[in-house]
Amino acid sequence: MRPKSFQPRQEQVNFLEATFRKIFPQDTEYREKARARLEQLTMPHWALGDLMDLAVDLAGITRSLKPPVKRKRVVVMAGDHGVTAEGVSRYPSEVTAQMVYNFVNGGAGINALARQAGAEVTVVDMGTAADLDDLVKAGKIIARKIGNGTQNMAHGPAMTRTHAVMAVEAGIEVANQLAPETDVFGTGDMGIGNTTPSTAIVAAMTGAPVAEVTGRGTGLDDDQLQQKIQVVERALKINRPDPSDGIDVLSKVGGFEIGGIAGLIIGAAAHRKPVLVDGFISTAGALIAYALEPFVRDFIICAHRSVEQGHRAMHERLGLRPLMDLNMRLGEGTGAALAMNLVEAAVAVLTEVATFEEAGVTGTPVE
Ligand SMILES: Cc1cc2ncn([C@H]3O[C@H](COP(=O)(O)O)[C@@H](O)[C@H]3O)c2cc1C
Ligand SMILES: O=C(O)c1cccnc1
Repeated sequence: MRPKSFQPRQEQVNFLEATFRKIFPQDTEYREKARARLEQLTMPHWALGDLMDLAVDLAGITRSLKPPVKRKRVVVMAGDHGVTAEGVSRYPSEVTAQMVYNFVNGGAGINALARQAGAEVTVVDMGTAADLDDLVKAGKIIARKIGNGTQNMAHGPAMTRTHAVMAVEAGIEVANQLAPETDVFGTGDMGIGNTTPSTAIVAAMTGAPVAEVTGRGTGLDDDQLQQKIQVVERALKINRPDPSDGIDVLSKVGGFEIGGIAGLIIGAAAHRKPVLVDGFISTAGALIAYALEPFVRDFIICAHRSVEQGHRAMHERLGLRPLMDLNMRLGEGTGAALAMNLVEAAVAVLTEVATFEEAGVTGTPVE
């Protein structure tokens, strides 16, 4: 007889695996069709550069030469972090929940940039330390709280393995719930202290020296930066995350919202929807998703390179080049929202620009 506790764990693993089985590579036929058209557009060859590569990706992702991109949504995953007890952020943990109220009231950076891009903002409580029941009851946020903030990873694992699976699973379920009304997903995060687990994740996944991938987050001074480096080093030494096991890394040195972001990316890929990955924290979530199922990479569009040290190492690990570099370091999904404009621009190029033949323009360069 299997012990009773074995059953739920088994079901959770099956849910993840069932989702992974729905993820296929980009469609090479649609990539080729899109490339063929873009090569014939009335302009010097590939003159719109990265925008054209983006259009090829969108065709391959959506299996369409008219990729649907009108309905855009940034999902902001919120969670708190026990490691803030080590003095790794310039702001107190209360700010996480206070910012959730700000998101709901439309007053945050992400609200402005999402409005500008014509995107919806959906906030998910993945594990804040606050009681947000009023917002849940009012239908303003999605409740997927795994715990009231993580444990302090400088002393032991941030969460149990089961909770790490639950966090990823919750992210997939949010994607499943929103997919029928969403063409393009964007990832966002809110969690005071979360650049610290994100740093531990990139160090664990790439083997990069911690000092090389640790940044100032919300604005640490030189001494606080040294302290943050030591905290990440201690967390890695104590927990010894296994880089080949995304759930192990997430449980030991991750966060609930980072697991939710990983799940959202996996869920988007399973629905063949493009997912714009925002800054440092979101890309940490992408590293977890990539470790769990490498083909998610085909559906990820890296929105921008953040100021945060170590973001470059994350993009290198994924083998993806971010669309923009605007010296941003906010998170919340702001870079993803901004890049939604570029996604629509890429589709406009693919669908609206005439070919040489259609426009009667000579397309052969002089010898
Ligand atoms: C008011 C405020 C709004 C924010 N919105 C995003 N973050 C960003 O800063 C936090 C990560 O930086 P650290 O690891 O240094 O705490 C995250 O919440 C991230 O989303 C904010 C931070 C603050 C203070
Ligand atoms: O790149 C980010 O997303 C980021 C960087 C610093 C602080 N908060 C978020």
